[in-house]
Amino acid sequence: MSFELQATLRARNFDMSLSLADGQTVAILGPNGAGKSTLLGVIAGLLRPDAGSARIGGKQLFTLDGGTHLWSPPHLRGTALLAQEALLFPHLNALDNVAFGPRSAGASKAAARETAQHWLAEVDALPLADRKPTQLSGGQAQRVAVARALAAEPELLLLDEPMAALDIHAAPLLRRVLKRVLTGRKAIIVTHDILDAYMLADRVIVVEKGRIVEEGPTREVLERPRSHFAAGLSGLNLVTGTVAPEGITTPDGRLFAGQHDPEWSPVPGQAGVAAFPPSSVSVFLGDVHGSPRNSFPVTVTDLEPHGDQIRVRAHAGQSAQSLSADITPAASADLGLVPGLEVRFVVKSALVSVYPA
Ligand SMILES: Nc1ncnc2c1ncn2[C@@H]1O[C@H](COP(=O)(O)OP(=O)(O)OP(=O)(O)O)[C@@H](O)[C@H]1O
Repeated sequence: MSFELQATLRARNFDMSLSLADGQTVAILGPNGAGKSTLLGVIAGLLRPDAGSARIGGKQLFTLDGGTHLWSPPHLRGTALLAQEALLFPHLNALDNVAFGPRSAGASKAAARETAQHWLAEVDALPLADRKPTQLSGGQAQRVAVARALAAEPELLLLDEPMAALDIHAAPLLRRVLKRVLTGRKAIIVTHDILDAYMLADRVIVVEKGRIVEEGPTREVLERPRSHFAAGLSGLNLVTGTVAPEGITTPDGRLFAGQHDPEWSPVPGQAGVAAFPPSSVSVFLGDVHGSPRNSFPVTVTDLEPHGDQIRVRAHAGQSAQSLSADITPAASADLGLVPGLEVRFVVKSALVSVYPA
């Protein structure tokens, strides 16, 4: 049973359409305020859009178009929402927290407890069954919350940054648990972490300003990003423009040379992007003679350690596009780099991938 949604919520400048095939997990990525939580709220029935409709298979979650208005309440939608905080019932132990859903759905006390034990085992939390929420660490509580969500047998699981409130030791364990339980399950996970997208999602949707700006299979979106946001997550520089025979032409008329995808027959004038890693960029103080073509002036905005390198962030041209170069600390010191300094970035065209926007 696939999931389909179209919804508009004017007060939040939100307008999205998306669908999800059976067994598919999709990661929603986007900057703060892009509408990720709004999307989950609309699906879960916590926020009412102005117009639109959503259904899971034959079951209508809401229809707000035309004359027939249907609005199914949250507990009848077949969705379960897992938030950043576990939000367990404080007076119940872990087992009874998980048994609550099946019990409310009419299961006998014994059957509900059996279901709860099954799901606690699935999230590696069976030994925690007797503990009250105050006796659980953040990571343990979140695993119990996952079990509680799954015990309600949702047709669509909604996860709003489930790892965000956990420390770096607890997050990997929860991520492994989620990988196991999300396999073959319809789920939408909001995350800021590219690792979640790679590990958990078949598809990625990038949202900005209440709209979907990019979507596709996880690797395709993250390795060949078309939006600046996805490129930033993947640590790639992105230059946008129109396709030219040897690369792309930027809006200020410069040719940016790169390698076209061999399977792609570009049409000159078509919108295209050039992506390249910061490691392919060299930094020079003055003009570079006999250089490759991808040499342009930039203004350094920021310097920060990046592994054993220095990441030099800079603005290019009037478009104020942000680009990065990774160079050694010694090179950075020799060049005397400081924010505000004008330098040249030189990019090896052999390391620039050009593909359609
Ligand atoms: N309770 C609210 N009332 C009114 N507007 C809101 C409310 N919550 C969010 N918004 C607005 O709706 C838009 C989308 O916000 P939303 O919280 O969905 O973004 P997000 O992508 O989840 O952001 P973040 O990554 O910061 O959680 C933003 O413009 C935000 O200011």
